[in-house]
Amino acid sequence: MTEDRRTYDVIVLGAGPTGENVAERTSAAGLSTVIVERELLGGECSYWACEPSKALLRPVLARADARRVPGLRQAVGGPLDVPAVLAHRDEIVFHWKDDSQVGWLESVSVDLIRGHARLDGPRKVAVQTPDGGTVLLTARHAVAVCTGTGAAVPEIPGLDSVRPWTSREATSAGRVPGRLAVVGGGVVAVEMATAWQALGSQVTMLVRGDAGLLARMEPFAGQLVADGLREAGVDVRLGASVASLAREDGEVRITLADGGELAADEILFATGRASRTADLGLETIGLTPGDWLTADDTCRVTAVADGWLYAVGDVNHRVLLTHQGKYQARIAGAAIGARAKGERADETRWGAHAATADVVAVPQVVFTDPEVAAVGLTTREAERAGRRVEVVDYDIAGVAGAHQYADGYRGRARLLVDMERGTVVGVTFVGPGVGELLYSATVAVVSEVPLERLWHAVPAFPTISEVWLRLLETYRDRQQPSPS
Ligand SMILES: Cc1cc2nc3c(=O)[nH]c(=O)nc-3n(C[C@H](O)[C@H](O)[C@H](O)COP(=O)(O)OP(=O)(O)OC[C@H]3O[C@@H](n4cnc5c(N)ncnc54)[C@H](O)[C@@H]3O)c2cc1C
Ligand SMILES: NC(=O)c1ccc[n+]([C@@H]2O[C@H](COP(=O)([O-])OP(=O)(O)OC[C@H]3O[C@@H](n4cnc5c(N)ncnc54)[C@H](O)[C@@H]3O)[C@@H](O)[C@H]2O)c1
Repeated sequence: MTEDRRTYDVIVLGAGPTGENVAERTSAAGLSTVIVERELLGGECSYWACEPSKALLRPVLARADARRVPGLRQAVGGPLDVPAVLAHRDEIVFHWKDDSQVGWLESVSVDLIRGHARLDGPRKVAVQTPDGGTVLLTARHAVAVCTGTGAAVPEIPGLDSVRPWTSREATSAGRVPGRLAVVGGGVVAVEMATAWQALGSQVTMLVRGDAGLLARMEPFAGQLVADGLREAGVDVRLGASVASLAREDGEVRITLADGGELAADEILFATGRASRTADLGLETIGLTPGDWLTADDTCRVTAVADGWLYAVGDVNHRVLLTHQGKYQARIAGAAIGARAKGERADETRWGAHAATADVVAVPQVVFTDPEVAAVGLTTREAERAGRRVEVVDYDIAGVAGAHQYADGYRGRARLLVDMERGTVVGVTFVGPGVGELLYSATVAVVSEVPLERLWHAVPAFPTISEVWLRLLETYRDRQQPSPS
């Protein structure tokens, strides 16, 4: 078979949400761009992560909300229509086909090569195509690695014999296991426990250590989510570590470190992510296969000379979220475009080519019942960073909009105010329907609006967003105690 050699201005490795956006931006900057993808255009997010997981969760959360509305509760008392939920999930992921993405890529003038890409020395990439051929690519300006992550599963005796679920099976399964054990207490674990319990599994969560659920967020978030999961029937076991596994008589037998035992039909490992760099030819440019690719604020890989290598999205380990990967992609694409023209990139804080929000204002919604929505610093992070902050808490149930939203609404909000600057540096909301409040908090943190000005941002009555007003009042009253 003959070798195919091609030269482009920019080569993008991986067509997940991040790679697609880098390619679209460099193409828009007038640079010839090719993207290499070994599976499906759209990446993990579209087919085995964000999209299918939210398709499974939407009916669960809508039903939970409806059950809290007097007059509607009785109408939604029954079980979910599981075949309809799974069929809708399949539609959302386009039945694991990427035809529509192929058309989009053509419309933004980006070439596509299907196959496994490996770096082959500076600015060079070798693609092994499905027909056994090789395409050798050379980049005039930049190579952007956007290869994302795969599930990280710990080595446990007997693991292979049980054929564990990872996030891929948890989001694509076509039948509901009778009993599902979920290992981990992070975002994937709580979301998938919420979904599968409502779809009919008896879920048991096995969470190691004593940090509880969602350990990177404000502690009350994990506590309220644990309460919600338990009320839904999930057996949440904290301080439970898996010691060994075996599949016997069709079921998974789990032995815990404390000697306890349990059985399940499937076991899901939701124990974090590993970078997809093990088979990427990193050794040909002096880097170590399997490592995360550390990048600066323009997403340029700091360890590589001459500035031709970029790492964008999950693979740089800055923030493992789709919207943040796409944000980085817009910035990296613009930086590549500017540098290709011989211009200096604007790397100043909040500059056009600096992913400043990655370290100041990362928004995240956890789609559980209750939802969690957070941006900026947590109290613990502020303490660790030596920031002087005032912590303002409010019970969302006290807001008129919450009464309208749900009978017996339960939720909590926390505002972190920077005492030196009088600005908001962190917000966490927990409660039904709070996900849609998060953009307001993100704007407040990113724009560094002084609290005095926030008083003029009037929340509409009667919405849950009136919690902003209550938080400001609580803060004000604490600063100006009423005369005794
Ligand atoms: C269950 C689950 C739910 C999630 N839900 C959310 C959510 O609700 N919101 C959110 O913001 N984030 C969510 N995330 C995180 C989100 O999925 C990731 O942050 C996002 O997919 C990262 O995008 P990416 O483009 O960097 O990588 P990926 O989406 O992983 O895409 C990388 C692409 O590169 C390709 N590739 C890899 N190696 C090669 C190679 N050598 N050659 C060619 N191609 C290659 C892969 O096939 C893949 O298509 C979730 C994650 C999981 C696991
Ligand atoms: N709605 C969303 O925004 C959303 C949804 C799902 C995933 N994600 C992203 O995907 C990424 C991956 O999520 P995740 O939940 O897999 O990772 P995570 O890092 O959030 O949580 C991993 C969990 O597994 C536990 N764990 C790790 N190693 C373990 C071991 N050896 N034994 C037992 N427990 C172990 C950790 O203590 C933690 O509880 C996250 O960074 C998250 O931001 C986002």
